[in-house]
This record gives sequence, structure tokens and C-alpha cells, in this order.
Amino acid sequence: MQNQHIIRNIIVETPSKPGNFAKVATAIGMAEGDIGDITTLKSGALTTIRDITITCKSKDQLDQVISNIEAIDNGVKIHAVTDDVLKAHEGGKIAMKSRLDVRSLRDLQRIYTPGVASVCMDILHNPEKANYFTSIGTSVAIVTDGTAILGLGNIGPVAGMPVMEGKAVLLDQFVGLSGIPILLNTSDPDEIVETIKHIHKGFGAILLEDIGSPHCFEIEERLKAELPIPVMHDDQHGTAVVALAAILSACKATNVDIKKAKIGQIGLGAAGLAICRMLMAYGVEEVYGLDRQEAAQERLLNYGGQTLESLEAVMEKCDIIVATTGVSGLIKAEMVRKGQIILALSNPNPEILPSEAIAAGAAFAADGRSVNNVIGFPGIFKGALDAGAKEITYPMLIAASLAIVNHTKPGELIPNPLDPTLHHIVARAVEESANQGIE
Ligand SMILES: NC(=O)C1=CN([C@@H]2O[C@H](COP(=O)(O)OP(=O)(O)OC[C@H]3O[C@@H](n4cnc5c(N)ncnc54)[C@H](O)[C@@H]3O)[C@@H](O)[C@H]2O)C=CC1
Ligand SMILES: CC(=O)C(=O)O
Ligand SMILES: [Mg+2]
Repeated sequence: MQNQHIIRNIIVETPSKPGNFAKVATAIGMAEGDIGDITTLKSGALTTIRDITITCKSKDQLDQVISNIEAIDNGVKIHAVTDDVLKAHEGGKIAMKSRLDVRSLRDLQRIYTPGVASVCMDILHNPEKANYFTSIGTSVAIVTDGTAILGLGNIGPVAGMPVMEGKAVLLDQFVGLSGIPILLNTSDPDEIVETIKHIHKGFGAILLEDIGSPHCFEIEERLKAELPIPVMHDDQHGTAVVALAAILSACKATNVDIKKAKIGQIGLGAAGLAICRMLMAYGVEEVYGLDRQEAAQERLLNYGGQTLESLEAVMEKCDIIVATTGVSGLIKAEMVRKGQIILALSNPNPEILPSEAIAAGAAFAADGRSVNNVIGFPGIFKGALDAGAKEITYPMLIAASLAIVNHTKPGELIPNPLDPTLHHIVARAVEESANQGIE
């Protein structure tokens, strides 16, 4: 795989005199390391210690960064090179915690038996009260079979667990929902559907994650039809919501009518097919798709899209390119047309780096770190649950996209996922749309 990112933290001590940190930054830059956060750990009269996050494309590049810093000498010392990504995952990222303390026997009897029995009986006689007296209505099952973990392929559900835990952290922190990973030891659609049907009663909604295509399509469709709660495959529709928002913002900035634009989608798996469907649902007339699998192209044709015969043909014909192939470096700089809008969304590494696409003449370019379904899925689930919706519909998804666009600063493609108001604005838009659907 090209461009496999390595993130490390370098703890560097420099003499506390102007110009010394600049030498360290230059040393990193000379090896083309990418500097991220910088935290000052100690600012003393004689020396300063900083924790510098850097991203490198390879182990060799990291080694070069380290030896460049070491070569500065002049009192500059590396104290440690740490892997903060691994450290953040030690012990897992989530835990089920109780909201109430048990400090006395009275607490025990209130929270557990005998007190709890009256609540059970109340729910038995008034099932709608389950959402009020339990956590069911705010719990989302994050279900994977591990067959398409990011762009890493079929690495299995256990290796995919860090991603599921990550989604749970985002649901909790952005909209206060509990995400509970469910790892399936099967990728058979019948077994997956049956399993989820048997466990759905403990959840307010089902988020399907990193389930590969084509079986993800059947699984989602069947669950949507058979379950009375919202079910959404995030790689399909969460991604499509955010891609539509980014394209709308890019069109606004370049005065392009999205409905008349030629949009090319490279990779027609879970994410790619859903992006095409969303664009067509929004009214885009010319959506062209490409996949190395004939069956994936057939699916797009069945939905009313068009296909092209090669990557070169898509890059040549289309004004806006979206790529979700999982293949790092697939789009070469020489294929980029001046003024194109390029969203290379594969994680962990894009089909073309945004900096490379811009240098090759693209008007706008982004990768899957910024145009990421994290912008959409927390608010979509929160809005659907707040509305008591039984399903997540296209009008709700388009409402989410438009809310994201309205919240994007002029000249930018997408809002900052850490913006505290973003997810609540998306949730309100989705809830309102769901309520309109009910009226
Ligand atoms: N930025 C974001 O929010 C998201 C990004 N993604 C990324 O998109 C990528 C794909 O994810 P999924 O759609 O879930 O996987 P998938 O496995 O369902 O789809 C990938 C598709 O790309 C096709 N493909 C592979 N190489 C190709 C090539 N050289 N030319 C044309 N088609 C090719 C495959 O045949 C397959 O149909 C992954 O890297 C994933 O991380 C997925 C969801 C969200
Ligand atoms: C972001 C995400 O869901 C993916 O890359 O699969
Ligand atoms: Mg995913």
C-alpha cells in the first residue's frame, strides 16, 4: 500500500533561544515529515521541551526525520519517539458505565431489586415507556462483520473493533448516544439479518459499519424492511450525505450548477453506489460510475446512472470526481484536469493527496479525513431517534446534507467535525424532516 501514514510523537528538547525550534521544524520539513500538533511540555530558562506530532509516509521517512533532528546537535536532543495512536487504544476506548452511584442499601434497592420490579411491570403494561425508563432509546448497535474495514479489506471483526469503538466515542461525545459494538462471526446475509433481528430490542437504532459490498446492500434493505427502528449503513448513506454536502459547497464556490455538472464516481461499492444514488436523488442529471467489477457497474445502471470504460475516461469527462476504491494513489497527477473538484475519500489513504491534486490544477480537493461520514452520522442518528422515526429516508438524508452546507464557512468544503454546534444542527434538520414525513 502506498502512503501508509505513520503518526509519531517526538519529544524534543531545544535551548530556550529564538530560532532553535525553527531548526527542528526545518529538519522535519527537509525529510518531508508533516508537522501536526505541538505541545510545550516544559518552558525553562535554559531549555524547552516540546511534544511534536508528525506524520510520515513510511518508516524510512520517519528514520530520516529523526536523524535530521539529531544532526542539528547544538543542544537539540530527542528524548523519546512515542506512538500516541497505540497508547490511545490501550485498554480499549470505551466502557459501559453506570449513571447512578450505589452508596447505600436504599440505593441498591431502588436501582436493583426489589424496586426495579415495579419499573419492569410498568414497561410490560406500557411498552412505550421503555424509551423513558431505560437506555434503549439512546443506544445504537454498531454492527460489523469485518469484511470492509476502512480500505483495509476483509480483516475480520476483531481487527475492526478499534474502528467500531471509535464510532462509539464519536456518538457519545458529539450527540450523547451510546454506541455498542456488535462483532459478527459471520458474513452470511441470512445469518446477519437473523442475528440483528434477534438482538434489536436492546437498541434504538442499528448502525451497520464496514460491511463489504455487495452483501451490505441486501442486509441493509432487509433490515430496513423488517425492523421497526432506524437502520443505516454508514459507509453508504453517512458518506453520501457528506459527499453531497462537500460537492454542493464546492459548486457554490465555483458557481457551478450541481444538477448540470458531470460527476464521476470511481469505485461503486458501499460508499460509491450510495453517493451516486444520493446525487441522482438530489437531481444531478449526469452521474458516471466506474468499478473494476462488472456487477457493481450493473447495479449503477439499474439505478439510472451511466458508466464509463476507464479511469482515464472518467477523469477526462467529469467536472467533479469522487473516489472510494480503497486504492491509495490510484489517481495520478497527470490525470487531473484544471478546475476539477476532486474528493478522494478512501481511508486511511486517499486515491490522490489533496495537495497533489491542487498542484495539478484542481480547483478544490479533499480526502477522507475531512470529507468523512463523521460529519453526518452522529446527527443523523440523534435526529432520527429524537423524532421517534422508524426509518431514515432520503428526505432526512438530504436535510442533513443541506444543514452541513449551511454550516460550512465560505470557501471551505466541509465544517470542522469538532464544531460543537454542527452535530446538533444536523440532528435538528433530520428530526424536522422526519416529523414532516409523519404529518
Ligand atoms: N471518507 C469517508 O467517510 C468514507 C470513506 N470510505 C472509504 O472508501 C473506500 C471503499 O469503502 P467501501 O465502499 O465500504 O468498500 P467496498 O469494498 O464496498 O467498495 C470498494 C469498491 O471499489 C472497487 N474498486 C477497487 N479498486 C478499483 C479500481 N482500481 N478501479 C475501480 N474500482 C475499484 C471495488 O470493486 C469495490 O466495488 C475505503 O477506503 C473506505 O475507507 C468508506 C466510507 C466512508
Ligand atoms: C470513515 C469510514 O467509515 C470508512 O472509511 O470506512
Ligand atoms: Mg466505514
